[in-house]
Formats: sequence, structure tokens, C-alpha cells
Amino acid sequence: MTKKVAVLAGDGIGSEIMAQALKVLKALDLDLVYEEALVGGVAYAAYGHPLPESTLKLAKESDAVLFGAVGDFKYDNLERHLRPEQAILGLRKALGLFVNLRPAVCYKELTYASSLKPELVSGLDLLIVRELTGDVYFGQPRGRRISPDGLFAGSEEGFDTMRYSKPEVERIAHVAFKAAQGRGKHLTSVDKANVLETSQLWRDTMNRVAKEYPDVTLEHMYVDNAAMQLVRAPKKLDVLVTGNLFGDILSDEAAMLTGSIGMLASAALNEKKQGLFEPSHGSAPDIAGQNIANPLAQILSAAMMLRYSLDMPEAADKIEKAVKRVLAEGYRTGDIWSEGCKKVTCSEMGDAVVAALQ
Ligand SMILES: NC(=O)c1ccc[n+]([C@@H]2O[C@H](COP(=O)([O-])OP(=O)(O)OC[C@H]3O[C@@H](n4cnc5c(N)ncnc54)[C@H](O)[C@@H]3O)[C@@H](O)[C@H]2O)c1
Ligand SMILES: CC(C)[C@H](C(=O)O)[C@@H](O)C(=O)O
Ligand SMILES: [Mg+2]
Repeated sequence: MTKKVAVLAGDGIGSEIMAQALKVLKALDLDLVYEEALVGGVAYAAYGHPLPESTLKLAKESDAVLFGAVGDFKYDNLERHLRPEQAILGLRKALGLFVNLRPAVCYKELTYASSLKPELVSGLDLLIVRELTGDVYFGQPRGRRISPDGLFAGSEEGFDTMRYSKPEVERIAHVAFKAAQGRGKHLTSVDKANVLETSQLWRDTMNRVAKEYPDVTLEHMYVDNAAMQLVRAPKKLDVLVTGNLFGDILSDEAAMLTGSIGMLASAALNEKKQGLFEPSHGSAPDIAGQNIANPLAQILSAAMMLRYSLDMPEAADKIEKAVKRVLAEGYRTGDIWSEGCKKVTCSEMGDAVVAALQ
């Protein structure tokens, strides 16, 4: 049966990189229909809301969502619920996308583009499993008020609530342990249990779930140390599991190990394998409209979509192989370019990937 993909390009470089991913998908001539809709700042401009009902409906009834990026500094002063970023948060929550897989792979051709020494990153292949629908991102209560107590009583304060429930940690733990079983059988759980109750519950729960996976070695690491280890000896890590906020920060850090944030794809999944697939980076307003963004994270996110949600692993393999091929042939957008390589625009990179499909 023909499957349906909701295509939400969003803001900034979103439409430029999405055009490349669609070009690649369409060149594969798959049994898919694509339906586009507005999301983020462009949706706010058209409908007065970053996640219009029609876009949410399309996302819900589709087999997968291919998402670009949202965010535009010109909307930074809107009330929070109208800001473009609320669209991605709203979609994650509405679709129950509690699993976020962010693989950080350093292709051998890009070793030089990493900010770390080549020997530290060559062959790097790590997977961040980030919990995506809980934590301080969604915890209530939150808000602004006049502080009722303490040293600054009477002053305006802002507050958010970091929360995780046991079943919420258990379900992401199972995903992470299973991922570790399929890889190096080593799982690093990242928390801040030396300070936070939320993290202590996280750690206790990880330890309990670990008993069901005796073949996987579980290690705990405080998030400050994890941030350090990621740049000290990243290849000692294989699968990391962590909460929403820590995962957001660590995945951008891991992105730079691979050479550019423009290389980091991601999958957000629910229990039914329905997913939203997006690059880990944002709308990059500083380079939008210039056709110079790196589209590979978006193209690799499309490959993840074929693998994880649409049961088309051969097509996913083809895309991933084509990306490796264009890198081997020396094609580089500006963010990963170095002397001796072929500098290409965003759309030329898309064309190169299409030409490299076999
Ligand atoms: N999932 C999302 O949609 C998402 C993710 C992160 C940030 N954002 C939003 O994006 C906007 C910009 O945020 P930011 O500047 O902090 O982060 P960003 O990821 O958009 O950009 C950070 C830096 O990386 C560069 N960059 C990002 N993607 C690139 C690519 N594909 N090729 C080459 N260079 C690339 C940018 O030019 C910029 O210098 C904000 O509104 C933010 O809230 C959205
Ligand atoms: C835009 C923002 C809400 C989002 C997040 O914090 O999850 C982004 O940074 C990401 O990494 O996908
Ligand atoms: Mg982020």
C-alpha cells in the first residue's frame, strides 16, 4: 500500500535542504506520496499559529513526517506558545515521539573537518538516545511570577520544572538497552544524580532495567563529565542514553565531532514506529537564502525515515551509500570544505547525491 509522508520544510534553510532530500527520495521512485504543509514561522505568518490544525492533522495521518527546521529571530519576542519552536515541541508531544535517535558518525573523508584531532574522531560512530517528550522541556508548573520567598522575594522570577516518572524512564531505557544490544553492548547513561532528584530516579530506573539485559554493560556518567569525555575520548562511548535537555546539548556537541552540525541526522519515534525525521540543527538564519547550507543531515534523515518508519531499508542503504560516495568523490559544502575538495552549493550537493544513487 502506498505510504504517505508529510513534508514540513519550515523556516530558514529548511526549504533549501528539504528540496534536496525530496530530489533524492523522488529519484528512488518509491511507493510514497508526499504532502507538504507549513510549519514554524512561515505557518505563523500565514495562519497566526506555528502548528496549524491542518498541519497537525496531516502529520497524524501520515506514516512519517520529514521535517526541515523551524525558528526565526524575528519571532523571538512573540508569546512563547506562538514561537516557531513550539511547532516541533507540539508535534513531538502530539505524536508521542519519546525516542530521539541521534547518530554521530565521522566519515573517514571528513576527519579533518572535525574540531578534534583526527586520531580522536576517525571511525567515530556513536548513538545518542535522547528522551524527547519529558524533562524540563514539558514539566509543569512553569512560568513567570513575583518570587514569594528567599533572598530575592518580591522580584520577578522565571521557573521551570524538571520531572521524569518511572514509566517514562523505563520505556526509554528499554529502547537504549535494545540499541546497545545491536551495537557494542555498552550503554552509558548520562545524568546529574549527584544533584538532582529527577536524575536519581533516572539512575535507579536504569539500574533496574539493566537486570533484563545482562549482556549489556551499563555505565553511569554525570553530564558535566560526559560533555568532557565527548571531546576527550569520544570513541570510548558507543550508546549514550539521556534526558531531553542533556541530550539536546550533548548532541550538538557530538555533531561537531563529525565535522559539521550539517551532518547530524535524527529520528524521533513513538511506540508505533511512526516518526518524525529531521536534521539536529536549526534553521540557520545566518546562511538562509544563499543556497550554501549542507543538505546531508536532511538527506540522511530521509534515509532514517525509510529505515525506521517506512520499512524500506534497501532504499535507506542506497542513500547512505550515495552520501559516502559523494564525500569520497570530494564534494563539500562550505561547512566541511577544505583545500583540494570540490566546493558545491546546497543544490549541487543534492544533485551529486542523486547522481551517486545506484
Ligand atoms: N529542530 C529545529 O527545528 C531546531 C533545532 C535547533 C535550533 N532551532 C532554531 O533555529 C534557529 C537558529 O538557531 P541556532 O543558530 O542556535 O542553531 P542552528 O543549528 O540553526 O545554527 C547554528 C550554526 O550552525 C550553522 N548550521 C546549521 N545548520 C547548518 C547546515 N545544514 N549547513 C551549514 N551550516 C549549518 C549555522 O549557519 C549556524 O552558524 C533558532 O530559532 C532556533 O530556535 C530549530
Ligand atoms: C528547536 C528546539 C526546540 C529543539 C530542541 O531543543 O529539542 C532543537 O534544539 C533540537 O535539538 O531539535
Ligand atoms: Mg538542539
